[in-house]
Amino acid sequence: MPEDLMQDDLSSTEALRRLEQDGPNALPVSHPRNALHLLLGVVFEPMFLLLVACGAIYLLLGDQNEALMLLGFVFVVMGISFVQQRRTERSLEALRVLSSPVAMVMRDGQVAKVPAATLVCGDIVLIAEGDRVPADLLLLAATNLTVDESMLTGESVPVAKYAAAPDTPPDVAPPDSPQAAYQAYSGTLVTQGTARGRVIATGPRSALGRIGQSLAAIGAQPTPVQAETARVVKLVAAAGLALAVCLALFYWLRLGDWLHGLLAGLTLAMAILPEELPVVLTIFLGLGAWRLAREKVLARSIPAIELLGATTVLCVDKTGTLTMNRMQLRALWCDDGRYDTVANATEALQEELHGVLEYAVLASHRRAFDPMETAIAAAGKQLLANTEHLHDDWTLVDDYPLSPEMLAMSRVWQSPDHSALLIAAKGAPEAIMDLCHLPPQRCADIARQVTAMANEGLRVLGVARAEFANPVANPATPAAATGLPDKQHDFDFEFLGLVALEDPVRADVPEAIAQCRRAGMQVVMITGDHPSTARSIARQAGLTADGAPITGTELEAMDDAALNARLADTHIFCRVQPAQKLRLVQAFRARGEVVAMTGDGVNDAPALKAADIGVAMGVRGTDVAREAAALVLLNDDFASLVTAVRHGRRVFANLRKAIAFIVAVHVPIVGLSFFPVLFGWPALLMPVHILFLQLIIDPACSVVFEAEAIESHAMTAPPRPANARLFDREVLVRGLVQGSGLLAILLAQSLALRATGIDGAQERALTFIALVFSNLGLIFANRTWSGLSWTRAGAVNHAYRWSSAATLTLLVLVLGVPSVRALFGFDLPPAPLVAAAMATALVSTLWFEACKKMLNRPAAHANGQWDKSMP
Ligand SMILES: Nc1ncnc2c1ncn2[C@@H]1O[C@H](COP(=O)(O)OP(=O)(O)OP(=O)(O)O)[C@@H](O)[C@H]1O
Ligand SMILES: [Cu+]
Repeated sequence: MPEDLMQDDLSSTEALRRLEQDGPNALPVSHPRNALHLLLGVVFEPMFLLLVACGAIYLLLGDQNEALMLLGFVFVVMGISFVQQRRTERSLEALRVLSSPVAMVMRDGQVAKVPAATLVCGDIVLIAEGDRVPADLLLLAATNLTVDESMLTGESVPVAKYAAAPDTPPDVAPPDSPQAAYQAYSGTLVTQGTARGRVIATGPRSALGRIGQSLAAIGAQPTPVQAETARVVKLVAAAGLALAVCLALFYWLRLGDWLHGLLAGLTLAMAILPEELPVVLTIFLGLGAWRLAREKVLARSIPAIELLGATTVLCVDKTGTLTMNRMQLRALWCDDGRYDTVANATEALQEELHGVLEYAVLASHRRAFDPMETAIAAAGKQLLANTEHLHDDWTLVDDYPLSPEMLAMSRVWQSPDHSALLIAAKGAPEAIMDLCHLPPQRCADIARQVTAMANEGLRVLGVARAEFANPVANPATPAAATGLPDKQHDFDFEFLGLVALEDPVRADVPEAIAQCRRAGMQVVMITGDHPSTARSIARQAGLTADGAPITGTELEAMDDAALNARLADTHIFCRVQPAQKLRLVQAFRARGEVVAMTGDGVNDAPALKAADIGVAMGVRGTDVAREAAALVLLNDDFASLVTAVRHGRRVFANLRKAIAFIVAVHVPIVGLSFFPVLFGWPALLMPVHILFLQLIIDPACSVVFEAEAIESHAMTAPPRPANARLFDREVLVRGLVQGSGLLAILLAQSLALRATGIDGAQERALTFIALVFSNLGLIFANRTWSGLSWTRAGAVNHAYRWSSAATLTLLVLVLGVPSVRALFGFDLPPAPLVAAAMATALVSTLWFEACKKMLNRPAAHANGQWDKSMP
């Protein structure tokens, strides 16, 4: 391949053509669950088993119509399971697409961010620390590149990679061959440095694809709440079964008819089985994730949505999360003067400060990645224009990257008219002073200046220069320079001055932090920056600034007990190394806090994994951070994190309302299938009614709660305890009290009707009508627990209108279509009695509202969702 071709990027039309020819750059995923799986899943559902048993008994009794109808419901159960699974799979798929890797690619002469799946052979891609390599690459340029290839080779020590010679053939070499040093393999992890490479293999043809391994994707593991629900369903089902057996025995012993007894027992079991719960739960969590995505928060793990509402501590980065990460040079300082880009904007930069800016630019990357370096380069271009201090013709010989131990970086240059190499360094002022071996007095002077600038919220960097006699002294082949020392300390640095950069606080951060404070959450800022800068930014953001900051060095010296004692009133951790974040997360968790932690770098991954809720940044964040996180903030903004917490609280509170509703609804269903048998009345509820209620009406109704807006006081109350249960006493009591009242009212209606000598089919229809209307009232009442529902202003819930309309339509169908009416065992009652049944429903709605007054003991659930009297 000729060299110019090696450097050329593709046009987007050519890329599209190749994509069609070669297929996407992705590994084939295992097939989604097939129909047989689905069928097997349904067959073991208890509701299905009950249906089949009932159907069999109807057949034995000779009621073929009933048996056929139940068979119809078998299809409904299967249909619901199917739709639900498809929906879950589709939403997971959507999340997968959103969280799928992206690549920086050169197309049409520009750098663009594209889904990694659309890469084709010949594309030129850029990779940097923290990225997963998106395809097999032949490296065209590499700076300090090291790659972790453990997933290919099992070897966990990162390997160094170098740019290939221009005429290297574009063939994929095996990872253990010598040529591998010039290639980066798909799926491996860049642990350091940056590089540019040409794609030489994609998808199944990559080294990773050939060994047939696929990257771990999001799994559909059950969430804690789902697990709890499954437990409750099982428990209730067992209890129901026991009760059903008792009822069947009772029937048999009293009436001697064991088949009808069995049928009554099965009907009761069906009534008790909380079939709606799992359906409702799936819908709530799935829609919760979808709503979060609309707020630009991607939930990579569904349990995180539940836990969010319980978050007590938010540990956030300063740069980019609280601030905009849009740096601007604000000031330059040296012993002989200071220049302020705002105050002195109309003046030229003083001669004394030219060197400071010149070397700050030289100490930065030419194609800067880091916003600080971009800002320095921009300032250089502006303030040093038409001077001899910009050196586009110099050649980079080597560089010394930043490390956690040495917060400074140096770049070694060869100038065409200078035989010695010139070294430019910039970094944290302490680090630069250290490199310059300055006398204590001078250090103190500089430190005073640093503090003064940092107190204005500026990030301050020191700048230094050094010379190094080039042992080769041949400017034509600078890369041949050898004999450079191993570490920056061995240069003879001369201190030049300071540059100060401004990174404004995001506009919505102060309000978001105030919200956190009202919601009883502690916000902790963790930064690699100087203490004074950190404190000043904290003040601007409205973070509690009292309580001294803890620095990384102090943290290192503290034992766990000492740290624990300081955690409650420390809001700022500064000059912290990413590796120390893990210790902070663990320390907070050991105090029983529920910790959300933001991070973006490779080194943040362990802390993100250890946090209750790891939060990665979608824009700045590396692939590694994203893979370790439970949430991804697609716009990097702290305010979205607070929004996510609000959603978490809303989802949990609404789930509890829905559960109380479901508990309440079950009481009359159970009672109406139980008492008539006991009293020797004709059956009021038959299996078909129960199925109709449980499979269609109640789930449709529960969705109303999902759409319910957050209660106004939910973000002014403290977080719920982390071990708070969804099914606690408050929810159960609320449901049972409301439901028992409803049952009593319905039984009373039945008694009254029987007194008029009405026929059984009409009585059944009227009971059903009253029950369905009462369900609508029950929902209406449970939308809020903290006051009368009709005083809940502005909460026009579309879902309520829709589900009411749908429910009423179904009711009209059941009553209106003669064949369906017959199947349901109904006779059309006279209109005045229908009106009476609706009045009964109104009475029960009043009862539900009255329950609130009774159950709302003062302060017992201050935040409308949480009963603090519970352990
Ligand atoms: N490109 C760079 N050149 C020189 N010094 C740097 C550079 N990047 C960072 N530093 C120095 O290292 C310090 C810590 O940087 P680090 O990247 O850990 O902070 P950060 O993560 O950007 O900040 P935050 O923790 O607030 O997000 C900076 O305050 C600065 O002094
Ligand atoms: Cu100058």
